[in-house]
Amino acid sequence: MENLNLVKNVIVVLSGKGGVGKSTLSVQIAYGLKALGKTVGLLDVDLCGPSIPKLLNLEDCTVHQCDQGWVPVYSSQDKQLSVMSIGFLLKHKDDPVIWRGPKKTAMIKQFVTDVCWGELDYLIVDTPPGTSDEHLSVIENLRKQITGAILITTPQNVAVADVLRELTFCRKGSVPVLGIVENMSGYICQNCSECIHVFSKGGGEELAKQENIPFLGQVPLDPNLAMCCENGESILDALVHSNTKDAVLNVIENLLQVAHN
Ligand SMILES: Nc1ncnc2c1ncn2[C@@H]1O[C@H](COP(=O)(O)OP(=O)(O)OP(=O)(O)O)[C@@H](O)[C@H]1O
Ligand code: SF4
Repeated sequence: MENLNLVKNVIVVLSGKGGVGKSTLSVQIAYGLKALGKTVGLLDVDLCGPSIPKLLNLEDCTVHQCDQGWVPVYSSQDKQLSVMSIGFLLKHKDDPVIWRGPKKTAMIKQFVTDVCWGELDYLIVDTPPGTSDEHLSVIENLRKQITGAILITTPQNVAVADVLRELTFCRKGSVPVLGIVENMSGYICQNCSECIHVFSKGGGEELAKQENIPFLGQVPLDPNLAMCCENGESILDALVHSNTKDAVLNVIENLLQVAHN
């Protein structure tokens, strides 16, 4: 665990359902924390669907070994954002990873113990959807280091019900819940920038109130955010004036209020 000695906060990003924007927000939060002067690590434990390398435009990178373990990939020369994903270990980036539980568990243990993160203010852990072997391994191996979890949901009731399951998982595993983020909360019209609520609104906020946990904010469904991810960019750098950019910043600022060691 020596490789984690200098990591001040570990934040696990969870969602009950797939495709709700967990990886998108993990990346944008990591970029945002970096922009605020923090040193950040991003660990992708979605072993069967690693999307982090693509979202950071680091698809062609590979990790190297040093005496202490693996040297993560850095997103820029200043080394303020370091990244680890199984995507960096695959011979061909489109190779499928078809592993059973024990192999996944061993890989995650290696990710936790063998990556030389160095000094980090925040280590963000992006997980697959649901509560599976990967989540249990993260909790088992990082129990002492985890600051807490953030739960990503969309406003629809089904997604919110899935978050309830994640909440129970956190409580059973004694992982503090730092808050809920409601993603895809309304659609930003590309003609007039008006926010249109296609689905029901405020489910995540309502749930946070009901469960007495912090609500970290809403992020709208915005093609500009999807475009930033396609290009591996931070929305904070890519756009000058945008409600979505302000919404992402608001989530990060709220997160900083609740997660700081
Ligand atoms: N707020 C948003 N605005 C526009 N597009 C978004 C937004 N959030 C996510 N997306 C898009 O939705 C898709 C799914 O997002 P993402 O891969 O981050 O979800 P996920 O929850 O990590 O998925 P998985 O369960 O597969 O890991 C991506 O194409 C992403 O660009
Ligand atoms: S919100 Fe206004 S500008 Fe945008 S599509 Fe609808 S009518 Fe057109």
